[in-house]
Amino acid sequence: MAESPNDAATPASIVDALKAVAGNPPKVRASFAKGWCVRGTYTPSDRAGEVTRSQSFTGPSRVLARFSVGGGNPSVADTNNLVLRGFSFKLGDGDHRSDILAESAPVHFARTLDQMLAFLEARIPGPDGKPDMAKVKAFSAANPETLNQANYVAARPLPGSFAGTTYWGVHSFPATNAENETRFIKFKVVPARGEITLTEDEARTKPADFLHDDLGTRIAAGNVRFNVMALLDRPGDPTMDVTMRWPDEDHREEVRLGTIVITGLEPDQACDASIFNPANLADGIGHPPDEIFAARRAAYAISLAKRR
Ligand code: HEM
Repeated sequence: MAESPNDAATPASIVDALKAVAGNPPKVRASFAKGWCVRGTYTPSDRAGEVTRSQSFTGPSRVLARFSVGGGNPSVADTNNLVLRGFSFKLGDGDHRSDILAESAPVHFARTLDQMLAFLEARIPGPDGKPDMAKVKAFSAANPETLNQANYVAARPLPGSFAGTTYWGVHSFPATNAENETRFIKFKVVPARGEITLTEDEARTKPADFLHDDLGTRIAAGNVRFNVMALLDRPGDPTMDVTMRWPDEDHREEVRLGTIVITGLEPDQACDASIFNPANLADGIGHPPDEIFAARRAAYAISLAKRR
């Protein structure tokens, strides 16, 4: 962790560290570098307005989205079960557009920006191309909450399809409905046809880029569909700590805001020309109050500038 104010983490130092951990590959995203751009539609449920007055969620719209594999290495194998899957989407129209970025774990790997920088710095490879495992171990021992995300991923089988993976927005988002009532929600994006996973034996037979072909096949068959859920808060939930789930989170009351159907693949350029920016949220969904979220707006813009 930062030892003095002079080495306090900034969005720029985090982006540099994300790149360094991956060996500084040029012209790609600092995180979730490998991915595929798609298009689709969003249809609201008739209950969305109970949770939010955001017209991004209460009205139908087209969707631009990107499925991705975690980390800054654009050549990571889809059979790597230590990295996350990502799903980012833009929905809404006109002045009511929102970007939601979600990943296949319900928690982040750091509670503060300084901790995030230290986590990444401990993993920057040395001259032999490998991180110093003693350093990683020592950091983990002193910061046990930074293992929550990796432990969650390691306890689950390998995702067998982007279309069969559950994704979380991780932060606690303040949602305001038409009655002007505000409460915290968490976004959970659930595949309508259930989870698709692979055993270790099945994974061994798959090529490194199998998720792309799988996605194309499933889109052609018309069954790539997700329910966008809002998990509802209870008094006392830890809304400032992104390394923790809410108590009993898997059994929370939840409201289906709407459904996304992915209808086609798009050229990379349609997603690469700009960013999915977590700060783009139309009135009705506010910015999460934690310090990790606050850093994200700048970090994504810095990453975009670096990959141009
Ligand atoms: C805490 C929950 C987080 C989630 C769910 C999340 C999710 C994602 C996803 C899905 C992408 C891929 C975007 C795309 O497909 O274009 C992404 C990219 C990225 N993330 Fe995050 N992220 C999180 C936290 C952070 C934090 C704290 C930082 C840095 C402070 C960060 C930095 C980045 C950067 C630099 C990119 C590449 C942006 C670009 O070049 O367009 N992320 N993130």
